[in-house]
Amino acid sequence: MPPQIRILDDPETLAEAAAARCEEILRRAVATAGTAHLALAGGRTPRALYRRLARRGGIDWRRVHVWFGDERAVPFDDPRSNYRMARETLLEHVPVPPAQVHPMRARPPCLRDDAEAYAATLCALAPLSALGVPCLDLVLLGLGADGHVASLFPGTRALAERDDPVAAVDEPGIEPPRLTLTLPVLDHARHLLLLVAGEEKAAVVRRALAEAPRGEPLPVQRLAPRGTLEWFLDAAAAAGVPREGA
Ligand SMILES: O=C(O)[C@H](O)[C@@H](O)[C@H](O)[C@H](O)COP(=O)(O)O
Repeated sequence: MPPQIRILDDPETLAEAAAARCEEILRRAVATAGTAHLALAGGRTPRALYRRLARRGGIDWRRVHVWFGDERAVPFDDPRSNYRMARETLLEHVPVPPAQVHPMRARPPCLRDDAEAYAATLCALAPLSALGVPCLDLVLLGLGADGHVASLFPGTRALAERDDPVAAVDEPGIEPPRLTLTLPVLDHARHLLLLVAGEEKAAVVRRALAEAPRGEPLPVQRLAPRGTLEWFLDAAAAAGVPREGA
């Protein structure tokens, strides 16, 4: 299924449109299966979305399991923690049962043990494909200037991982080390929402959406979703995207 691309005027209207779409997906998942499995992105872009999600009244958060796409190996009260950002902008404001919030504990030098532990929880609680891959209802992703999604950075073992659902990211140059969901889990999500805002992302968006990929595929170009992939871009990030009818 080709990616759907929505271009919104600015980060605030992007956040509002993405929040409406998240609510629609989560409501449908809860109505269908009685529960919904959501993985949050880290970084800056999702903040405005999470604040809006916290204010939307149509999600039965008691039925939602909240996972993380990735996490830095820092304490949960560290300003760099994705869990801290999500807690402050969303989780403190919605009635998700604490047992259904699954922070990623990433504690060097035991990163691989932490990856295995997170994978075990994910596989125990989330629906699985016939081959045992966790199938989340909605995975939110940002996009790095190098084309990374979650913490699947170019040239890393985590990006190449095709079996384990969670991988450690501790290659030289990646500081702090991280844990990340791997491509199989991202590809098995029912819905992937990619949130990209700002002129500093225009170049990577243009390359990522180019008809004829050149050179080594970017991590974001390695996504092969079985479900839907929806890009939510603001006008600045979409500056190089050919407009239909343009
Ligand atoms: O832990 C992280 O940093 C994120 O998971 C990462 O993948 C992020 O989504 C991108 O780097 C974009 O970050 P911004 O939204 O801050 O541009």
